[in-house]
Amino acid sequence: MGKVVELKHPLVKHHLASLRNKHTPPHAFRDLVRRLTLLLTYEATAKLPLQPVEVETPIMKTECQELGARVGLVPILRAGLGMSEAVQDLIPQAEVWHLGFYRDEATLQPVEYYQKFSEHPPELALVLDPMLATGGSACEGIEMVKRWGVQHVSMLCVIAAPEGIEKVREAHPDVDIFACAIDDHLNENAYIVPGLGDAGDRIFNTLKR
Ligand SMILES: O=P(O)(O)OC[C@H]1O[C@H](OP(=O)(O)OP(=O)(O)O)[C@H](O)[C@@H]1O
Ligand SMILES: O=c1cc[nH]c(=O)[nH]1
Ligand SMILES: [Mg+2]
Repeated sequence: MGKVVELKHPLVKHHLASLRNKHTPPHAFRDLVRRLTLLLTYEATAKLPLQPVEVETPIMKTECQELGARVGLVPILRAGLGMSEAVQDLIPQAEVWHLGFYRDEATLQPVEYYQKFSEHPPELALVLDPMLATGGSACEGIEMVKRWGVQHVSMLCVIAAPEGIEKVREAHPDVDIFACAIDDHLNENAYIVPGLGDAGDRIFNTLKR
């Protein structure tokens, strides 16, 4: 069974407080998503496989270690884009493969509108989406990543609802889920409570006025 990890680090809690604040403007919101993603990535990549590599320092040759698997990042558009550059900062060689979904407001079902996968799937994929609400988008995204041929999938989100976690665990029991916070519940519009509102709109400054 995959694990569910909620980050407990004080810096995560500190940045989440500003992220949730409705007065935080988009440029600050983006910075906060970025900082939280760095902390999330540190945790989610703790078990990445390594392979030996010989390196010549100015003093002598020495045995070091480097990542031993191809890592793919799969941001779920749009909001997942707010996370992918931060992960790339820590794993510069990671491949980035995009998946476009929006959640239909009436049915709450994910609607796919973009997919960019190659013929050669990476061994390991990190699916990125700041919000795991009903879990519909995550389940569909993970399903597509697995069908593509990826063996190991982890889901990274900033805020997860218990309902979404349960849905992902039922459909994909092998997948590890990492979240900066697991919130209380979903409201009648399937928004996370207390949450932060619509992550995509806050990242891209497209809130309805
Ligand atoms: O768990 P679910 O109930 O499927 O909801 C979560 C999805 O909803 C949001 O995307 P949205 O549809 O708002 O698209 P956007 O990223 O373009 O704003 C969010 O970024 C997730 O992809
Ligand atoms: O709370 C939520 C739920 C879905 N999508 C969001 O961006 N926020
Ligand atoms: Mg949105």
